[in-house]
Amino acid sequence: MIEVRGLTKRYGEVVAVDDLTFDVPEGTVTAFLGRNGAGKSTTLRMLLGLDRPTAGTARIGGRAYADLERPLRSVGALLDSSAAHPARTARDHLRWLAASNALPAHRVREVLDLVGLRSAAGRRVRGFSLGMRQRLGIAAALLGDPPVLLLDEPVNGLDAEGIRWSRAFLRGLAADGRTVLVSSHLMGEVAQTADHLLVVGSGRLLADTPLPAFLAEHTARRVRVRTAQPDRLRGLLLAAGATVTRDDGALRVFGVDAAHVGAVAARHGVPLLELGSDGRSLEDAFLELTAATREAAA
Ligand SMILES: Nc1ncnc2c1ncn2[C@@H]1O[C@H](COP(=O)(O)OP(=O)(O)OP(=O)(O)O)[C@@H](O)[C@H]1O
Repeated sequence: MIEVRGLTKRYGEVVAVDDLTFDVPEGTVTAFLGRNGAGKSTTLRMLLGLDRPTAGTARIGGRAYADLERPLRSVGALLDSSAAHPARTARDHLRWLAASNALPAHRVREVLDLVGLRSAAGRRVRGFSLGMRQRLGIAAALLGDPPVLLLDEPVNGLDAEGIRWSRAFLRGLAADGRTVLVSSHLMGEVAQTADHLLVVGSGRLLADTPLPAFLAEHTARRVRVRTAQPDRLRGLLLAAGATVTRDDGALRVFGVDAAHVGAVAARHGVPLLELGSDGRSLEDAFLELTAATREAAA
C-alpha cells in the first residue's frame, strides 16, 4: 500500500509536484500517467527517499522510506535500466546487490528465473538488449521479494514481444497481491495492463479513477448527424432519450449509436445528409485531459 498526502516538490521557481494526494492499493497495477515533465519521476524519487519533499508525505506500508528497516524487502524499484555495470554479468550484478543488502544468495537464481534471464545469467550486461536490461532491472527490484514495486517507464523502448512480456509479468505481480505502480507518458501502453489510473499534469492530480470508468467517461462514442431539419430531428432524438448538442450545422448525439439515430430519422421521414460516429481513442482522451498543463505548452 502506497499513501501520498499533500506531496509537493519545488525546484526554485518550478513546482515539479504540486500537492499530490492518492493511495495505491494492494493487488492492483496502477498506472501513473503524465506527459514528459509532469512530475512522475520526482514523485517516485520522493517515495524512494531519493528526493526530499518540500511539503507532504509519501509512505510505503505506512512508513516513510527512510524509516523502513529493510528497504529492499519492502519496496523494489526500476528507475533506470542502465544502472547495472556493463562489465558485470547479470548474475554478478544481482549477487553484489543481494550481498550489499543482506539478502539471501538463493534469491539471485530465483529472480533470474522469474524474469526469464537464466540462460543469459553469465553474460556481461554490456551485450544485453534493452529488453534484457529491463528484465534485469525488474529482477533487481524483486530481489528482496517486496510487496510494493515502483517501475518508471518499464516498457519504454521495448519491442512488441518485450511489451507483451512485461504486461503479463506486471499482471502476475499484482495477482500475487503486490502493489504495482507503473509510470508512463503513453496512455496506450498502460491501457491493457492497468486496473487503475492516476493522471498528473503540471505536478497536479488530474484523474484518480478505475480504468473502466475512465474508458466509459472519456471514450464514449459520439454520433454526428447532419440534416436539413435539425430542430425536428433534435426533438425526436431527445424524446428517444439521447443527449443532443449542436455542432457547426450538424448535431452531436450522445447516449445512442448511429444505427439508432438512422432508425429514428427513417421512422419519421427525416432525410439525412450525413451520419457517422467518432469513438475517441484512449490516447485522445489522455491528451485532452492534459491539454491545459505546462507540459502541453512545452
Ligand atoms: N533536479 C531538478 N532540478 C530542477 N528541476 C527539476 C529537477 N528534476 C525535475 N525538475 C523539473 O520538474 C518537473 C517534473 O519533472 P519529472 O522528471 O518529475 O517529470 P516526469 O513526469 O517524470 O517526466 P518524464 O516523463 O520526462 O520522465 C519538470 O519541469 C522538470 O524540469
